[in-house]
Amino acid sequence: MSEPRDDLIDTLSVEQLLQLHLKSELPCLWTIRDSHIHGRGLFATRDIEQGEVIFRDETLVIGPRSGTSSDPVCVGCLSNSSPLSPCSKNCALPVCSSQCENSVQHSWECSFLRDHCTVENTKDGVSLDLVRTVTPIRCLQMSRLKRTIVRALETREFPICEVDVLKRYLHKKLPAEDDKFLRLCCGTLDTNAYAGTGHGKGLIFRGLYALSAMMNHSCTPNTTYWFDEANRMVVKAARTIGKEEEILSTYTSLLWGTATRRSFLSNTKEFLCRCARCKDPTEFDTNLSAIYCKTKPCGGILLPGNPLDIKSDWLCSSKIKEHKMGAQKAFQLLNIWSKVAQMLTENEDLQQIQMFLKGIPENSQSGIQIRKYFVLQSKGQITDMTDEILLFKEQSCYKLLDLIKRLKLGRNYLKGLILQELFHLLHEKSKRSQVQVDQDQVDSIKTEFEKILKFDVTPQESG
Ligand SMILES: C[S@@+](CC[C@H](N)C(=O)[O-])C[C@H]1O[C@@H](n2cnc3c(N)ncnc32)[C@H](O)[C@@H]1O
Repeated sequence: MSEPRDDLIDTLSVEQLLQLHLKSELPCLWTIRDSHIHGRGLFATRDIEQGEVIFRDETLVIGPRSGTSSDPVCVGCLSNSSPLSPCSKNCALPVCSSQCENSVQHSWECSFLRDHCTVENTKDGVSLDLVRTVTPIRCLQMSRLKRTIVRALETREFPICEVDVLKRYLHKKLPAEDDKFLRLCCGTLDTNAYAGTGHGKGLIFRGLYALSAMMNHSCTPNTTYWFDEANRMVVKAARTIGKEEEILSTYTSLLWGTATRRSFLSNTKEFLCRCARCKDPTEFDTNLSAIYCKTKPCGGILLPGNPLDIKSDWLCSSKIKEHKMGAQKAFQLLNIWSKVAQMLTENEDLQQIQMFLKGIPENSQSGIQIRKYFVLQSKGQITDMTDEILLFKEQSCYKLLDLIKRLKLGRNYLKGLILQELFHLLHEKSKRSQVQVDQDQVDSIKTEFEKILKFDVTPQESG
């Protein structure tokens, strides 16, 4: 379908622009309206069943992530699974093959950077600074329709703008109009982009998705999303969504405690969530943020007195007034635990992990962080795992599933991944111990994870 005339584009509403951009063959289940949460939001035009695909979103732009901490990816295929080398045309960006080097995706920015920048003293011929600027630079290639959509999205200025990073390398001034549009794109990406990983191919990217950018955030979202083979964002209903209900997404990890989620949102998106989960110190009785009260002989747990007030004291479940901790100290403790958990997962030393878990409350987020790692990312094949690790992994699956249920996350994508792992490990367990597993349970696990992980929409042929 060709784009409409420029003068027509200017007369369209945001909703019309998005429909034009998506060219979707799916029935339109959404509309854009004012939200009581913030600005505009996406609303259901009819009841949407749990598991139903609500929309499949096309990228406005896609490229490497902007963070300095992530490992570089190939700028062509956005994967880190093959060894990278600098582009032979000396643009100082990493690629994994000549195919990626000569891809349409990379060729434009390659000549842009060679034409505008001087890059010296790079590490191994690659400039990590310039990698960060690639996604915004790609916005300069946008069509009139895409530029109009970008201008219609919410944007804010963040302290670090990739244009300023780019400027350190420029020997040629950018036209004022490009400079202005690039700055707008940086703010729009920071406000709206989703970070993606995908397809078991080591893909790590940042994509700006036009319709998804209309979804406000909730820490118990009613949707879940994944990226299909063409990097389109598939958004499904995690729970039943009633007609007129707001369609909500999440911008954080759902298994973090409230303090961590809120500080992440405040630092990266510059807003503070006030959803029902954030308001409840126990987070629906999960006690994800809990710390043991060390006032002897108490044995209670400490939780934030008012989770919406970052400075409020943490109070003890014993209700003894003197048993409390200042917020700053509680945050420090959670941070230390999180770092220890990270270290322990890297070493995969089960004995040390078990000791650590004994010292923190049952569902504490650092323990959950370790369990999630063991379920989804632990090194090696399931068949090579010791019985102890297999058992720990199984227990962790049940713990995480229980948490997801209590947090009311519905048919969340993470739940699908955990069930899939549980299915494989029950199979392995039955092989090892020659113990008959409950076949009905295994079958129902399989049915459930296949339902969640299956894409009801077959990706369209491109072109
Ligand atoms: C992707 S946009 C969402 C759509 C936006 N409401 C609009 O009108 O275009 C993200 C921005 O919406 C706002 N926002 C989203 N969820 C929020 C929430 N739960 N509480 C407060 N602000 C929120 C924040 O300003 C955030 O930077």
